[in-house]
Formats: sequence, C-alpha cells, structure tokens
Amino acid sequence: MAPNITTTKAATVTAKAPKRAYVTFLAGNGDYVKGVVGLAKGLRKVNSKYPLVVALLPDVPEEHRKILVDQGCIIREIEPVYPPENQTQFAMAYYVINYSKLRIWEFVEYSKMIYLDGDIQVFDNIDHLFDMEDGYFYAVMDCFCEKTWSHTPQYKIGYCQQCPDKVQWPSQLGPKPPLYFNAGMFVYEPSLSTYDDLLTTLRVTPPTPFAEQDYLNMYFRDIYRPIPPIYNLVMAMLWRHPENIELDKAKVVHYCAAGSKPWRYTGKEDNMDREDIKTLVAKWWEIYDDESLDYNNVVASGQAAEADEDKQSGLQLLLAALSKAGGFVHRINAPSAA
Ligand SMILES: O=c1ccn([C@@H]2O[C@H](COP(=O)(O)OP(=O)(O)O)[C@@H](O)[C@H]2O)c(=O)[nH]1
Ligand SMILES: OC[C@H]1O[C@H](O[C@@H]2[C@@H](O)[C@H](O)[C@@H](O)[C@H](O)[C@@H]2O)[C@H](O)[C@@H](O)[C@H]1O
Ligand SMILES: [Mn+2]
Repeated sequence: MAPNITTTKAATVTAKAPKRAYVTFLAGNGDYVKGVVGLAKGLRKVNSKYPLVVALLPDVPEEHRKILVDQGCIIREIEPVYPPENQTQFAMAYYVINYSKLRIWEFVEYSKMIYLDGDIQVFDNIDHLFDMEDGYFYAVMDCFCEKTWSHTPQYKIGYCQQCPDKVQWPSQLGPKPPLYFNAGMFVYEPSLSTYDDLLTTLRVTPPTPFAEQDYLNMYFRDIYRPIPPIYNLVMAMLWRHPENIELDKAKVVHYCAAGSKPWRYTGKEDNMDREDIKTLVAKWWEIYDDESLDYNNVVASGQAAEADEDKQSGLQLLLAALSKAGGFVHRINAPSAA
C-alpha cells in the first residue's frame, strides 16, 4: 500500500524583521519643536532607513503635532514622569520634565531604538549603530568641566573622565566615579520589564542635579558601553577637551551648551562667539531651511520620479509590443526613403 503521504504547503513564514526607529522627546509649547523638525530633516538628509518617533507630553499643542506629522514623524503621546518629592536643585530647573524620557522604554513595538535629544543634529548616517551587540546600553561619555557641574566633587577638584590623568582621583574621596554618559543620545532596547523596573526604582531614588541623566547612569551602569564622541559631540568638548575630538569627523552634534541652541542662538553667551560654534549653528540652519528636505517635497519628488519611471517603462512596453507587431516602430523610426 502506498505510504500515506500528505503534502502540506510549506508554510512561508516571513519572519518580521525586528523594527527599529530613532526616537526623540518633546515637551511644552515652546521652540524645541524646531529642534525636532531639524532632526527629522537631518535624518532624511543622511538617508536613514528608520523613522523618527516623537514621544511628546500632553502639553505639546496640536499645531506642533501637525508640523511633526507633516515632516514624516511618528508621534506618540506619553504621560509625564515625575521624580519622588524632593528639594533637589536641578542643574536646570526644567530638567524635572526630562524624567518623562523614561516612557520610551515602553515602545516595545521596536526591538532597538536610538534616542536623540531635540537639540541634536545628525550630519552623517549612523544607522550602523543599530547593529551593535544587543544587551548593552551605548552612549558617549560626558564632560564634568562646565559650571553646570559645580555641585560635584569631581568639578571641585578639577577631575574629568575625559582627561583622567590630568588630576588624579584622590583615594580619600573613595572609588573613582564610574564612566558617565551624556543622556542626549543613546542606543537601547525597549522592554516592558525594564520599563516597569525603571519606574519602580525611580520612586525610591532621591533625585539629583542632572535628573534623568544621573538616574540612567546609575541604572545602566553595569551594561553601559561608551561609544566614540563622533556620535554625540557634547558642545563643551570643543573648548574643554579639543584634544579628544575631531570636529570634521563628528557625525552627531549636540547643541547642549548654554546659548548654543541654534533656533535661539545670539552668540552672546560664553564661548558662543567661537568660529566653530558659528559654523555648527549655520550647518543646523542649512538643514532646517532646506525645503527639499521637507517630507512632503521628498514624497512628491519620489512620486514624480516613480511616475517618470512608470512612464519610461510604459513606453518601453509599448515599443516592445509594437516592434513585436511587425517592425511598425522601425517604419516610424526609419527615415523616409528618399
Ligand atoms: O522645554 C523643553 C525642554 C527640553 N525638551 C526636550 O528635552 C531634551 C533635553 O533637554 P535639553 O536638550 O535642553 O538638555 P541639555 O542637553 O541642553 O542639557 C531636549 O533636547 C528636548 O528634546 C523639550 O522638548 N522641551
Ligand atoms: O536632564 C539632564 C540633561 O543632562 C544632559 O545635558 C547636560 C550635560 O550634558 C552636561 O554635561 C552639560 O554640561 C550640560 O550643558 C548639558 O545640558 C543631557 O544632554 C540632557 O539630555 C539631559 O539629560
Ligand atoms: Mn540636549
């Protein structure tokens, strides 16, 4: 008896590629929306393959949300996150809203995301960072030399992780501080368990001057992996540690120094009259003002190119059909016999 062979159609399971995206954070009805528009256009200019998600607080007005959607952003409203009751003097009073960044760990429809502050611009493609080994938290080391750090022991003794041999860390102050990253840019993996633990742990963690940046450094200390400063040029590095950076190689620039936000730039604050700062601010505006980078124009030009392609291929098809029909096209093409 023939074996009873049942053939089943091979189930063509197309494993969905893990989704990746850039993500930024927007709060308030002020001018940071310009930063996010600039970032969206910058990522488009470097032909990033991944979308930009904007995690925004309820206080972001409808008009700003429309601007971002019109620029191709995916907007996700999040609820604010507040630290426990405290008397902390944050380095900047508004830093308290930055704890809301923690909501991005809840975006588990994405397997990996790159967080970028709204005051960051991407001048070269950094999509390759998504391919770094999973299970770690990647970010660029910060600098402790600005007066925003004047509350810290390292500032008081002139110690900075960017030049650890310049001033030795004194043993009487206990162990050297662990490597500390700037939280304006990082590569991370959304996870509900991490998200729940972040918020639970926050409730019992006394806030500190650099708010969520301090908190994230404490929380991810064991899996933090430093990446080169070309991926987050913290502006103060230009005058504090020029030996550690190569400005022309910077792929990501972080306009975090006081007075350096391009959309508010006056050039009056300390260091803001430097030629390199003026150049970086101009480079930001060049992208922001470039209408060819507006999402609607890019889509329109893409559609036009597609239509043109369709027209070309349609013409080819027609000519092929005609030539098959008996060289008719040759008669059209052949010069009339004298
Ligand atoms: O009024 C504000 C302040 C901050 N932010 C967001 O929070 C991030 C962190 O704040 P900021 O970049 O000013 O901190 P810095 O890097 O300058 O210390 C910004 O980049 C924005 O994405 C915002 O949307 N509105
Ligand atoms: O809420 C705390 C913020 O702390 C960080 O900014 C600081 C830090 O870089 C200092 O080192 C600089 O001296 C300072 O200028 C700058 O503002 C992050 O960029 C920002 O995203 C956010 O986490
Ligand atoms: Mn910033």
